[in-house]
Amino acid sequence: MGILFWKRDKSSSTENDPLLGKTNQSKKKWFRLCNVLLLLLLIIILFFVIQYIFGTKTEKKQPIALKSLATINNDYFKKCAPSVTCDSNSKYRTINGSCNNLQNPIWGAAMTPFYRYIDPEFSDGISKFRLQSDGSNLPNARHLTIKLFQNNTIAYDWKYNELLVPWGQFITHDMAYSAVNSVNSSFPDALNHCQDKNQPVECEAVIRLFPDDPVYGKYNLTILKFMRLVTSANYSCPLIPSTVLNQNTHFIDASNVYGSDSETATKLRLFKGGKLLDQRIGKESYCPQNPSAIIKVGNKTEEPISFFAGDVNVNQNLGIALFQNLFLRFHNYIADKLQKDHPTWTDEMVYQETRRIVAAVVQIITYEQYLPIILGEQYMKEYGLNRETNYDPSITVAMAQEMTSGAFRLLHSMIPAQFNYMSKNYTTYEVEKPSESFLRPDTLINNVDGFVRGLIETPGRKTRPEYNHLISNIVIKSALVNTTGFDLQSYDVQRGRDVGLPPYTKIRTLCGLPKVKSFDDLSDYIPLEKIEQLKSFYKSVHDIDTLVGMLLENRINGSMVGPTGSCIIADSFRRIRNGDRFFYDVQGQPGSFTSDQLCSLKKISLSHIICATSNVDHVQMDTFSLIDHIRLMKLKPNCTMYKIDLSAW
Ligand code: HEM
Ligand SMILES: [Ca+2]
Repeated sequence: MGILFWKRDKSSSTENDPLLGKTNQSKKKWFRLCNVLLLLLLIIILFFVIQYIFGTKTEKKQPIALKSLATINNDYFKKCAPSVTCDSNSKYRTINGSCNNLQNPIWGAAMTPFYRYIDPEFSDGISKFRLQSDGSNLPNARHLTIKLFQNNTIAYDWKYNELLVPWGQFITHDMAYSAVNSVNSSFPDALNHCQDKNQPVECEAVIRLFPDDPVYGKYNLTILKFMRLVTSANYSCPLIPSTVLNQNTHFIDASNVYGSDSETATKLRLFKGGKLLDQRIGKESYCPQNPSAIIKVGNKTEEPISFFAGDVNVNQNLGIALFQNLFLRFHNYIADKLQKDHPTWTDEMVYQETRRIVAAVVQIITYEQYLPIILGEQYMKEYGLNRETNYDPSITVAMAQEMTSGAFRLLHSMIPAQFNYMSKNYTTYEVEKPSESFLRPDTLINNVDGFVRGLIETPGRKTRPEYNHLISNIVIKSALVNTTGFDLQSYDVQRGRDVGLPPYTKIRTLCGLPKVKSFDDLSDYIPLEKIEQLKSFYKSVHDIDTLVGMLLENRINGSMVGPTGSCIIADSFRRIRNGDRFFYDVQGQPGSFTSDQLCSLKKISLSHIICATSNVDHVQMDTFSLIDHIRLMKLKPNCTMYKIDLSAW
């Protein structure tokens, strides 16, 4: 339209015609001004169109994507935080994560509180479970599993393999560990008295079972022995509201391999050649045996396979046990290489340099290979996760409570009902159910290669509201505990209440989704039939548990979880990256890698790790992709192709 103003008919030009007088002259000026303004407008529009097309518009959204209303319980820092002195020139991270942020040296360290996007909600303001808006109890968590999350069909994700599960759990155990007062295998005796008239206080949080429970009813079980988390009060630091401490370092620093405290780190080292301690079984190397795992059953002593590693949950299931073992082997592989290339380096130098490389590799795999699959391209872009690290010491760096007790658990729905062990010719020779190998990783011995092949070759489970029915209906029968039950989905809902997660509607608004006033307003992201069911469980839309709401959200923008879950996960990964002074690509720090070293590191993928630590001979380049080994063998290069080049060291 503006162009029209520029078109001037020369024959009717009025420029030098005195007869037309002043009015026409000023009209002409006005026209010119209009033209300039329109051109400016055009340029502005064009600028925004280009920004939109090339994605800078989404980056702009980043700071407003998530507004946090609260941070860490500051009383912790005022009353209980230890004072630390730092060596600002150190090239290496401390074991417990302190001294990363030099102004706030305990940010991100082990044994510090989780971050809070929103203040916790407890009915007494201190620690009691949140209540519904009419003062009644929240719906029974097991009841929600049975009624709201019942779907026994299996849906595979034919694009990705099962490796996504152990990797997700591996980095979880790097970033967080919230301890309960006792491990699952040895519940306190008090919990056997939850049916008594005068119940012990521990019974407050247990999940009551209905007599007609489809699984536990058959075993006459009356409760699931849920226990509350250890809080700062257990460490002589009583705080209001009650505050959970992360027992691992919050950073992705491979603390699950090395430990989050000096005592554990020392116990894990060989103190020779920079290596970690291992145990040899046959010709293979495994994590050392945990000496405290020896158990007495009657007069007999049993020594089940129970590994010792940097994270205490190493034995929880076969997948995590596998990755802990692969990374022990990877550390020793790199240490061997470095020591060979640098015979004069001391044990300490080799250990620290290897640790630095291993942490960088875990970060690279997480941000380059894993997160783009989980979150999809758009969230990666919006939260700046697809670019180089933008180190900012003002970021409070910590895992969020809403992440560890909420959003990241959405991926529990990917846990498969079975793990397959596969031979070299890709036939399954054994099947293990994660629900039956809980805390018993025995079958991993002499089966590492078979298990890796099985994980690479089996399609992953699609994320969805329901966890697989086996992991939601575990029956544990062991010599140590009377028969007892464990339902991961109910536990996750109950855990949200234990740590006082605010209700779903608050978290959703924080993530920029429209405010809701009634159940029906949820229909933008939650299917109608689920909304109807929610109405029967919750008194008000503002009572819905965060995890429940997030599980029911439709997946959008190529993410594997709904918009609220994606926002919490993406912001958490942004925070622990941009707030980490030692993140692998941060420059200008004493611990920064040289550009040649960075170049070598960036070439390392999970396939390199698998090839360096197992006898598997072919692995696809996109390690998490499901590749048909018969039709697409071309896409599975031989392991000799996956070289790790440390010549820059
Ligand atoms: C076979 C696979 C897995 C099993 C059997 C498993 C089981 C468990 C169990 C029993 C808990 C403690 C529940 C509680 O008492 O609160 C837990 C916590 C958790 N899980 Fe998983 N999980 C698996 C995989 C994953 C994956 C793939 C992810 C994420 C990608 C994940 C994320 C988490 C998180 C964030 C926590 C809380 C961590 C903490 O604060 O200590 N898990 N899981
Ligand atoms: Ca860590």
